[in-house]
Amino acid sequence: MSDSPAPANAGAAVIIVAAGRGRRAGGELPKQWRDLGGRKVLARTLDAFAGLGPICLVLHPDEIGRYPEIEAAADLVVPGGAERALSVRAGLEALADRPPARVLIHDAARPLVPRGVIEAVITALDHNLAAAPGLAVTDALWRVADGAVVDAPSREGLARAQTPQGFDFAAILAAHRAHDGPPAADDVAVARAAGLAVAVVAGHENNVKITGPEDFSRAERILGCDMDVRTGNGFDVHAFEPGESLWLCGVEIAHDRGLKGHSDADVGMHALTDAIYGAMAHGDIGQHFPPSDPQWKGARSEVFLSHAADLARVEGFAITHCDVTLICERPKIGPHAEKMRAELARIMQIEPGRVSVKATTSERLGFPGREEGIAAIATATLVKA
Ligand SMILES: Nc1ccn([C@@H]2O[C@H](COP(=O)(O)OP(=O)(O)OP(=O)(O)O)[C@@H](O)[C@H]2O)c(=O)n1
Ligand SMILES: C[C@](O)(CO)[C@H](O)COP(=O)(O)O
Repeated sequence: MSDSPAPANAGAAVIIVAAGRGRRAGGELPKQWRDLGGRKVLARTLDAFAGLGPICLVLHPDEIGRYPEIEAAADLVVPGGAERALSVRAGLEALADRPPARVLIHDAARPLVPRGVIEAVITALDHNLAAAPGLAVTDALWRVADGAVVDAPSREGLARAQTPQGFDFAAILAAHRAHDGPPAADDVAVARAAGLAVAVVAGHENNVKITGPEDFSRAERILGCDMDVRTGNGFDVHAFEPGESLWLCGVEIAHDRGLKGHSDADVGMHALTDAIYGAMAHGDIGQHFPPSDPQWKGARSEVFLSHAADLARVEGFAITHCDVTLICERPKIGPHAEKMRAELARIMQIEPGRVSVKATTSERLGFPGREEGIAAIATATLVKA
């Protein structure tokens, strides 16, 4: 075991434990896989540690490989154990071959940990072998039995424990290997059992641990404080021309006419693409793919929509909902709507449940009513949290 702290600025690996079953939170999926403000809890937790050092993600053995897009944010994925402490141990052992100087151990269930808390723990490790965030207890404490208060213990000197808990790697690995008592609630308990002093840094009220069902709405409220919600709209029209089929929302439909356009003239996908650009205030489709440029002649509109969706991701936005309305007398859209939703969702890499496609006629009025062309309007909601 080291007897002095790792040198200042030495690298810190991160272990994120996500192998629990989340029984108290309930729900169809363990809490780390559930949606929180449009992104999975675990994706948010991994984001909070991005760029700090190699990330070792500890998952339930049955869940490894189930969400590759989330695992991609980790450098190492290892199977966890039946208790939190065993999952932490699995992560530590996986790092032991090429040991980092320091390690931060964090609950996947604390997705909103502020960067300042993580940095305070790292800084404290410059002068300590172990450091962890804590919060003062501000309410009075009671001991309760049979529904009645039987004692009022002092809250003097008490703190509420949070993660990430940071350690000299060799010290916490040795402490976990030596621990043989009942499973410890956290790594501070393991460290203390091995005689390590643990410095306390300021935790944060936003660093909630999602534990019960009500914690999801609590976390959503916190997210709402600094959530950037954008709505964009798009409108497009394409005229009919002679043909045997047309493209609408990524689906080719046999029809007695086609749609005229520089690209494949997918009017629904164009309106949606413009709605996404609009939400980001990034101009419109013509600005990104000028019709004067011959390379886009006959292009599949999928290229435009995936460009807009990629741009949203790069800027940190999740596309949380979009709604496309096609305005035409014919063809009938209803029989194709489900396939259109699935296709748009695939291209934008979001869940089909977040995509709506519907249609209306214009009561035989105006150019859609005279069957001179098809119009489409779309709305997209983007959220950055
Ligand atoms: N065998 C376990 C148990 C817990 N954890 C992780 O430890 C963190 C804190 O644990 P807790 O909030 O108690 O999560 P669960 O064990 O999933 O919840 P519950 O006790 O309600 O089932 C969570 O990120 C959880 O995924 C783990 O990796 N392996
Ligand atoms: C590690 C921990 O998050 C510190 O607050 C907590 O002890 C783990 O969760 P549990 O609810 O005690 O299992």
